[in-house]
Amino acid sequence: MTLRLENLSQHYGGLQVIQDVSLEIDVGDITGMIGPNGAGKTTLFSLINGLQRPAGGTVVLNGNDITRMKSHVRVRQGLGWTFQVPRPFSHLTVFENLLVAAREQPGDTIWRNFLTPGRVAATERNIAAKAEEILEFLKLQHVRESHSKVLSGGQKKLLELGRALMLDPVFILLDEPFAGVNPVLIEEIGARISELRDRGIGFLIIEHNIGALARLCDRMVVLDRGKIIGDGAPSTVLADKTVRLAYLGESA
Ligand SMILES: Nc1ncnc2c1ncn2[C@@H]1O[C@H](COP(=O)(O)OP(=O)(O)OP(=O)(O)O)[C@@H](O)[C@H]1O
Repeated sequence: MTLRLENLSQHYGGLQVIQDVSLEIDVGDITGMIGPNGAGKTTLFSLINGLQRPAGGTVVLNGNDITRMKSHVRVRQGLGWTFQVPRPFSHLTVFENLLVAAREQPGDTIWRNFLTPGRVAATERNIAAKAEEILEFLKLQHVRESHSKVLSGGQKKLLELGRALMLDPVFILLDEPFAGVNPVLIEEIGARISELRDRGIGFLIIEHNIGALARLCDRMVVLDRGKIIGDGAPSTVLADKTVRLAYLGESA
């Protein structure tokens, strides 16, 4: 199963932020994406999850051209994502945030709810059971009834991952899962991501914490000024002169 980006481009007014990017990734892997601030990483994510339409090029997931699909339709194709700045509902508890994640999908018809209340009750029970499972998997049971606004940075990132998992994704885009997270929780989040990969869920991860990302990912891609300038095993990519020059600011 693959995600294929073909000649993608995007601009904001006159600013060309993604320039003819072509990339094929195995959606069963953990692929890391690094690049200097403003390189276009978040923009590339928005083109994959449908929050933006590209100026040119196509996005193909498992053979389906999803370039023009709305975001919620992409969710049904197995795509999940989290944001750089976590967006939980701060007035809801951790558990409620998980429940809501399963229900906030636009495009679901409400008519069926009126017609088959028994089925709705069963669905609600399934959602609650899934939320309990995810709480346990992410080791968040002890904050189950806490409002999400009191969580630490790392716990918020875990909750965001949990909210994505509620929608049964096969491939998840993570935007800076380690930003503002203490080192102990970074290891914990990394361990959860690895375990999910072993269960068959792949990831594309943007991250500035290169050390933590390199330990986690199978492959690393480097974006610089809207172009891919490095791609391969993390150790090879990080030793590459062009990458070191562009990203790490080293002289050649
Ligand atoms: N909505 C927007 N309108 C105009 N310019 C934008 C918009 N979003 C991003 N940009 C600009 O596009 C460029 C790429 O931004 P993007 O957020 O994709 O980079 P990034 O690699 O994710 O950066 P960072 O690592 O800092 O998050 C930057 O120069 C940014 O200022």
